[in-house]
Amino acid sequence: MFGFIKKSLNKTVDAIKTVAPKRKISFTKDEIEDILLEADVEYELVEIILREIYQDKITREILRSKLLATLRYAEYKEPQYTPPFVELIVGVNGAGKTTTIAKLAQRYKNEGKKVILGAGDTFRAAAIEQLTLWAKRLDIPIVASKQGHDSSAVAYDVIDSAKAKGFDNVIIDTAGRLHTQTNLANELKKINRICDKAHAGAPHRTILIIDGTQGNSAISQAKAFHDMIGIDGIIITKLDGTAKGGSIFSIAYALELPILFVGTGEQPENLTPFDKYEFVDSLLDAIFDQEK
Ligand SMILES: Nc1nc2c(ncn2[C@@H]2O[C@H](COP(=O)(O)OP(=O)(O)OP(=O)(O)O)[C@@H](O)[C@H]2O)c(=O)[nH]1
Repeated sequence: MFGFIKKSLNKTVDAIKTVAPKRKISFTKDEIEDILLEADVEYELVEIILREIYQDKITREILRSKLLATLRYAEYKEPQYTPPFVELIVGVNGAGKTTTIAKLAQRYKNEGKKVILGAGDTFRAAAIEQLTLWAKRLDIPIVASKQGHDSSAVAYDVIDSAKAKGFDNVIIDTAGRLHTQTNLANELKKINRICDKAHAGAPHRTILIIDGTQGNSAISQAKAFHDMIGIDGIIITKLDGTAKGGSIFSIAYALELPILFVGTGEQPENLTPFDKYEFVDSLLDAIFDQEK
């Protein structure tokens, strides 16, 4: 597993190199400010980090503790639950929801779990088709209805079926967009209610998928989803395709939510658990020279 996060930060490291081409033992505050901004850490958070540093020369250890502190919410604790474990996947269209559902399903399957999918984005025919294709490819059952049908009915049916057949994991897709934001909020709330009705305590985890290439601009959108239904954790997709890896700090800090996984490629196996130490150390390795 080790090394996937580091590899997927290549573009972010390249961006850092444009302002800090040479690794050094220490940097001034101005230099660190440039580096963090270049990696797409949000300006306000950069100010907060620097405000709390009193030394003129910032060493790796100093910056490391500050960066890790911004990720203090990044750890996830699994709730108590009665199987099946039901997950609701939310996020705007194009964020990588479908691919990420496939990756999660593959991951659970590899762990020996029985997985079933629910095609809950009934707003778009393409969403149902794509998820169905992935289900076939991964040899995983799926509950799907026709476009325009009630998405909460899909949620109910897939949970009901999972309970009857002894499945371990249920992963439910949801719409990323409806005619209005209020419609979307109402639909997501309804799915939430129906999940609980089908299986008390469900959904056990609501995951927001964020397109990593959007960087900080995803924060306000993420807050809107959090306000709508309450998010338990985040998956950042396409980390390998972006120079904005530093936005993970601002996203985790602003939303006070755990980062569960990061997407590190297009294949089903390219989903890596977020390890905040590997993440921070990979960035620091690109900035700092070893102390002699
Ligand atoms: N490089 C890379 N590409 C990814 C990753 N995750 C998703 N993608 C690609 O991003 C594109 C969009 O992903 P989809 O899953 O189809 O998008 P979408 O989110 O399904 O759209 P919705 O279902 O509407 O949310 C696809 O080409 C995926 O292969 C990732 O971690 N790395």
